[in-house]
Amino acid sequence: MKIIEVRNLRKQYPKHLAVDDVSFEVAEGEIFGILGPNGAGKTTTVECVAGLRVPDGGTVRVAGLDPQLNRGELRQVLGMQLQSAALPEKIKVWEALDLYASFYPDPADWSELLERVGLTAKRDTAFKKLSGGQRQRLSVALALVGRPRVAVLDELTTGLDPQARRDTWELVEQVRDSGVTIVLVTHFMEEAERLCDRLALIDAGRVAATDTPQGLIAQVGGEQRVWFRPSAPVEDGILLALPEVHEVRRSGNQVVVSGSGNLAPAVTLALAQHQIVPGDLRIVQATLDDAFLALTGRKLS
Ligand SMILES: Nc1ncnc2c1ncn2[C@@H]1O[C@H](COP(=O)(O)OP(=O)(O)OP(=O)(O)O)[C@@H](O)[C@H]1O
Repeated sequence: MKIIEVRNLRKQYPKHLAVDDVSFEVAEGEIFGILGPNGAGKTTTVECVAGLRVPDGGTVRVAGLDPQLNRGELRQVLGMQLQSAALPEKIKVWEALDLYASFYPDPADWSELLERVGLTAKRDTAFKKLSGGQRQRLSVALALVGRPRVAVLDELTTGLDPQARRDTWELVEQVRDSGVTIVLVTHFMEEAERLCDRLALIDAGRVAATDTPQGLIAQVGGEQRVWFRPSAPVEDGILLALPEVHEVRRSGNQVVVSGSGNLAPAVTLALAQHQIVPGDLRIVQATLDDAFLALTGRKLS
């Protein structure tokens, strides 16, 4: 079932068309990513979805609600984690949760939420004393305190070290597994690839493509490369005869085979049939970065 529908969304700032005809749908229970470089219009798009900005055109529905006309009801359905947590420095973790809980008629038990985001030991700590990762986990808890059906998480892991980023990814998966639909705004390819069930690639206020991460990579050819050092001379023809292989190149004493589908198994099997062992075998897959470049002419990072 669709829980979010965005059709032909448009948002014009005085000197800049930030969102130009954006359409996408989010299914209930998925992690839907909005991936694009800085300034692509991602935050503006989700702010329109959350009713925080008034669009200049198009329609938005969240669980059937119009964010502009049904603001009160929308707040019960959608929880938004803001890009930079706007909390007073001295507020303690429990006070922030208690305050946010007071906005809702039937809030979640915030001590359970604290446990879930791993901040129970920081209950009495002031916001300013939290690490970057702890602040982000608190912001996730605050987005969930109203028991929303949809949580919008904006640039959740920006500024976090790799360990804190991985911990936050696990938390996002746990939230999804608890039944909450997640809209994840990010400019990290790795994050989108690891977490998102489907995603929209956004560039300059437009959706370049929407699909699963693997589907997006496949859309642009899904080119893979297999590198190896053969134990005996290998003729190009052996490899070029395989339907999976598009090209065979040499780089020093290495053979580089480009192709698609089950490329690596096909190549290793053909080599084995000629008693050739592929030494130092490496498989390089196309990434979302490659897909973004092919679709927009620009690199993500
Ligand atoms: N309130 C505003 N007034 C005028 N221009 C704005 C405003 N907010 C954003 N913009 C501009 O609109 C464009 C899209 O901004 P937006 O924040 O939606 O992009 P983004 O993809 O979320 O990027 P980032 O990851 O950097 O936040 C940018 O060029 C930005 O400078």
